[in-house]
Amino acid sequence: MADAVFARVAIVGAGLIGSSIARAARDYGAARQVAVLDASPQVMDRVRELGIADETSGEAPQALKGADLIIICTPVGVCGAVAETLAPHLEPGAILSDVGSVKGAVVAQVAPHVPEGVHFIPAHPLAGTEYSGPDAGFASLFQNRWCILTPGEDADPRAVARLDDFWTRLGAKVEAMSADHHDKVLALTSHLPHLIAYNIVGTADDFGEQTRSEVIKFSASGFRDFTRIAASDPTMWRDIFLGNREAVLEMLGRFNEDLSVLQRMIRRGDGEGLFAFFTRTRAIRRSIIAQGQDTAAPDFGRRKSD
Ligand SMILES: NC(=O)C1=CN([C@@H]2O[C@H](COP(=O)(O)OP(=O)(O)OC[C@H]3O[C@@H](n4cnc5c(N)ncnc54)[C@H](O)[C@@H]3O)[C@@H](O)[C@H]2O)C=CC1
Ligand SMILES: O=C(O)C(=O)Cc1ccc(O)cc1
Repeated sequence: MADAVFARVAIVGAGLIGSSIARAARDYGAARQVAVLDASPQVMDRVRELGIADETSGEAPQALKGADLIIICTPVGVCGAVAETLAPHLEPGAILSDVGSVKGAVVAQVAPHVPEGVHFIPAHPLAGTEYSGPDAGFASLFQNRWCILTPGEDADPRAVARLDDFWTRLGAKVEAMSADHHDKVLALTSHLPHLIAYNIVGTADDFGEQTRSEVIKFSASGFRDFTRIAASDPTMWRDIFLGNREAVLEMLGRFNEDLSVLQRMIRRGDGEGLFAFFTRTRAIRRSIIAQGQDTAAPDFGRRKSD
């Protein structure tokens, strides 16, 4: 196997994403050592039982000693506080990164705490499931998935290239863009779909007992897919919507306008308009498949038990 990209990676927050990185870094030889730090003693116990890390003292000074890559894998709302706690233990030349689903808010929170000589390079792997915690993680999570890096304009290109190598070793396809652009794109492609799923499942839940049980009983694949997304972690998604408020509200405004157009077509019996609209959206799906970007979509994140 090729040389490891990093000597020691320290993962802070060992849930779905952190524990997947820990497993993958070892399985694919991306780091010689893996240290894990989590605020929850239960999570630390579970990490020890699972045997997915070399350093599990649960203390920052030990975990960060000799770490040349530190990745914050907590909900985005606490990234700033976490960075502040880690700061005194970060070694010069180390790369500090994260995996938050929102980038602008993370940069604003974390950047003020990054010591001189430490490279801060935010990242976001576009891979996950509706499950949380260290038991939900798996090494192949990032295979053939995008990982977006959002380095600042003055970031050291060598540090960016090393982080790119790390994610590539984990199986990801890496692309860089500005944090602002990331947040706009993800507001539409990830955050808005989650909001729609939370909303439609909430609407079904507001029906009376009889209708609600029939919704569950007869739930066809469309609604069932929404319930999977709406089962995603409440803390994580609260933080995402509050962290990407502006872009999400902008996309929601556009969405509502387009929905009103569809509503009017239905009210007016405009079959031609509906047909033209659905033909346009079908073409988008087909072009995604033609580009080979639908690698695992049919059962994205599902377990056999689902
Ligand atoms: N779940 C998903 O599908 C994806 C999540 N992300 C991002 O990854 C991050 C983590 O998400 P998950 O792994 O799904 O969450 P998770 O809930 O599975 O894990 C988060 C972990 O952080 C720990 N934690 C919380 N506060 C902490 C603190 N102050 N110090 C140390 N540890 C702390 C928790 O104990 C927990 O073990 C989030 O920022 C999320 O936006 C990114 C891509 C996909
Ligand atoms: O489970 C799903 O369908 C997801 O969309 C997972 C996911 C959640 C959050 C992210 O920032 C990236 C991926």
